[in-house]
Amino acid sequence: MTQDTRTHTHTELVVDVGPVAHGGHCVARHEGRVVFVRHGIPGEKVRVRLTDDGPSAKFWRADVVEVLEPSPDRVPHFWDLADSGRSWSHRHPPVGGAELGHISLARQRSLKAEVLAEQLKRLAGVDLSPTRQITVEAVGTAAGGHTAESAAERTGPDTGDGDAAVAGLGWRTRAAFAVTPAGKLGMHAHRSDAILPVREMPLAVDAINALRLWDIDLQGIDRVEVAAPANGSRPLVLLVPAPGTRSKRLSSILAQLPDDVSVASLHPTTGEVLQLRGRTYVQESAAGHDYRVTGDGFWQIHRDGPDTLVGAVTGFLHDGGYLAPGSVVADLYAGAGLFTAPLADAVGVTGSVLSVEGAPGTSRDARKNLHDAAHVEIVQGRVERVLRQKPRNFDALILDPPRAGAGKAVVKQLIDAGPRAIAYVSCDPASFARDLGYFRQGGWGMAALRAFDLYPHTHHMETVALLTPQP
Ligand SMILES: C[S@@+](CC[C@H](N)C(=O)[O-])C[C@H]1O[C@@H](n2cnc3c(N)ncnc32)[C@H](O)[C@@H]1O
Repeated sequence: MTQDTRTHTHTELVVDVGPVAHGGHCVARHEGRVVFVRHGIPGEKVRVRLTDDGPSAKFWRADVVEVLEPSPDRVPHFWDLADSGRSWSHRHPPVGGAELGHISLARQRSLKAEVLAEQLKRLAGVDLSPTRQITVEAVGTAAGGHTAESAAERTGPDTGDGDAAVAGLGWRTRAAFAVTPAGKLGMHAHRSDAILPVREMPLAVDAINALRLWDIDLQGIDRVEVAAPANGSRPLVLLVPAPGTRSKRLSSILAQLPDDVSVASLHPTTGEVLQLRGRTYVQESAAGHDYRVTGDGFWQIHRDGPDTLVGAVTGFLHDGGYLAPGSVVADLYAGAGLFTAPLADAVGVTGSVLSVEGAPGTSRDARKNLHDAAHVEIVQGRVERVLRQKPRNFDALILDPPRAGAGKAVVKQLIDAGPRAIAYVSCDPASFARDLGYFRQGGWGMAALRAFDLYPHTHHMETVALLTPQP
């Protein structure tokens, strides 16, 4: 019999907030036990509410409900629903997705840099501190969909960056919502089944907020996903109906949505994207290329993410002499082909690009997006299988796995494939550091690293590393 150690006594304690840890919380201690505290800043004294405090649990979790000694980097949270103090005063946890909104953007980035450095040291045995400091670079010069004025109002005058244009709002071109039992647009409270009604998504581009999905009766729908391309092209609303929802209900929702928006439904079990109105895909652009991305297919969320990452990856490979006309390269975990298209340009018709994507719908998109490039081979399948079937003498590989990383077996396969260099794109510093450790065991090392704040106000970040065999 297993013992459920997760209980919520909601006891309150006063703690000193210690160092930041991976996952969006800081470490505090109470009577020798570790407490992972969300919504604090290292150095603060805070009152917390225990949210996960089983008596035999190795550690507890807690949310800040009152700040007794604030950090100079604390700012008013821009979003009531995600603000821990205000949420708990209404007796519920905050929604996830803006868990660092109480910290100046500059300090958010320095905390992310600390997390990255710590993960590299602990999991990969790489200590960069003696030679250089890791910086997490700010991305984008505009506040995204929000006007500078509205961004300034939301964050107050001092964001730590001194400029409303980098207030870190309005960058999400993708947003996913739950639906409340009353049929209203909602979001899950953090680590809770409770769904709270939402009337704005400040991190999303204006095109998403302009849909005013909160005014719509969404009864019969389990989830709503919205994609609004940064290039201003037609957004797509993807409805995920609850089992048994009738088509009449979907028609009624369709009638409430603006005419110039595509609407589709996602079959909850088959994952099939069914057209309700307009297209079943959105038209994205990056680095001088256009891409179609179907339904819930993967695309970098930050409006400036695609260009930023293409620039970093091709910059590393080009500057190192691994990417030139005639090069043989592969784009692994390729999605709709974000990196495949610029790689195809760089290697030219005398070179070749192998592009591997696992999800069938997204791979079909990649095939359409690259249909006129004869030197590109699009393969749908798992990276581990395709690498076995298509051995080549690669000059370079791009690796952009999902959050879980590539893993030991794939890293071994990549090393065995014998490329001269690998550009590793990662959205998780822990799985990246773990994989880097495997590369180091195989005689490889990290030649260069950049980190980007592609998820402002959340604890997430994106890294791009250049890996090469060590002499
Ligand atoms: C982080 S996304 C990157 C996509 C693309 N590089 C981009 O930036 O738009 C990871 C992609 O890997 C795909 N994927 C996940 N596991 C895979 C596997 N074992 N083999 C191939 N593709 C996989 C996912 O479907 C997803 O499209």
